[in-house]
Amino acid sequence: MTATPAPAAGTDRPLLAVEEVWKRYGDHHVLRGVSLDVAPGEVLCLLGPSGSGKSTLLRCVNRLERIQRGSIRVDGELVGYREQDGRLVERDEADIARHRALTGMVFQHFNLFPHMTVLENLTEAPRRVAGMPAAEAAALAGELLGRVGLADRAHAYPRQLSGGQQQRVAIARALAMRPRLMLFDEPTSALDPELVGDVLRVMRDLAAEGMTMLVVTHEMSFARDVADRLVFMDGGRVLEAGPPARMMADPEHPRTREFLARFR
Ligand SMILES: Nc1ncnc2c1ncn2[C@@H]1O[C@H](COP(=O)(O)OP(=O)(O)OP(=O)(O)O)[C@@H](O)[C@H]1O
Repeated sequence: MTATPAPAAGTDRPLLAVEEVWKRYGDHHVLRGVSLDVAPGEVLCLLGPSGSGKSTLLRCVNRLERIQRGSIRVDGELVGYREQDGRLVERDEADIARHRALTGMVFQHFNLFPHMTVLENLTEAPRRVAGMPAAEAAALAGELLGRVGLADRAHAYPRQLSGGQQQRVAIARALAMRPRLMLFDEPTSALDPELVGDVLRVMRDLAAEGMTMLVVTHEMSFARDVADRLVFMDGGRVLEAGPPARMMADPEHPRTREFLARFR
């Protein structure tokens, strides 16, 4: 890890700043010097072939994985580390849990707690991690379930819901921690086609409300219509980034062109 100075508060700094991040599993280098910024309110879609490192990057931003080199900052603050006397010191678990909540993550397979009701899934982290009083957490959960169209399913268990409903609960659960940044890892790829639209609608609403989002998706309609910028990754590197219209019509890198041709 190398320390890079945080920009002064009050400047127009990115909400997410990923700088020269390297990550390997054993001898396999999965991220090879990835840098990208996401501005406040920006929606950025990460595209790339299977195995290019997209999920790993999201997992590093959410601190589910450690990085070997580089830095990741959310709102200027180092993810997983803090600076002390000019050195980087690893955060403790409680600190990491609080930090993780700043970057709400939505997984491909929902990852709800199966033994908890929808309401309990939503109130668990606000109560346990943020120390929110039970009544306040329940009121917040009710409001969020209304936003994702599931106000009447608060007492259901995940297994009683469709995949699309479970994914909307997962989004509401991430929002319950009032994240600064939402990370979506192929949120619709495990869903039956008829359920995809409801989840994308919730994501479109979030984008329209100004939520900053980093989205791994193969939903090209979302990438084209909602994203402010596309980033193409291959072999653990960012090969190209730009506005969706330009990237889709006229990709600069041959690998981007080859990848996007599949969706024509
Ligand atoms: N925990 C792990 N241990 C070892 N290797 C891993 C681990 N997680 C991911 N990898 C490897 O890292 C590489 C990148 O995986 P990653 O899931 O980040 O790619 P991806 O671009 O998200 O692909 P996909 O679209 O298939 O999800 C792959 O070769 C994968 O096998």
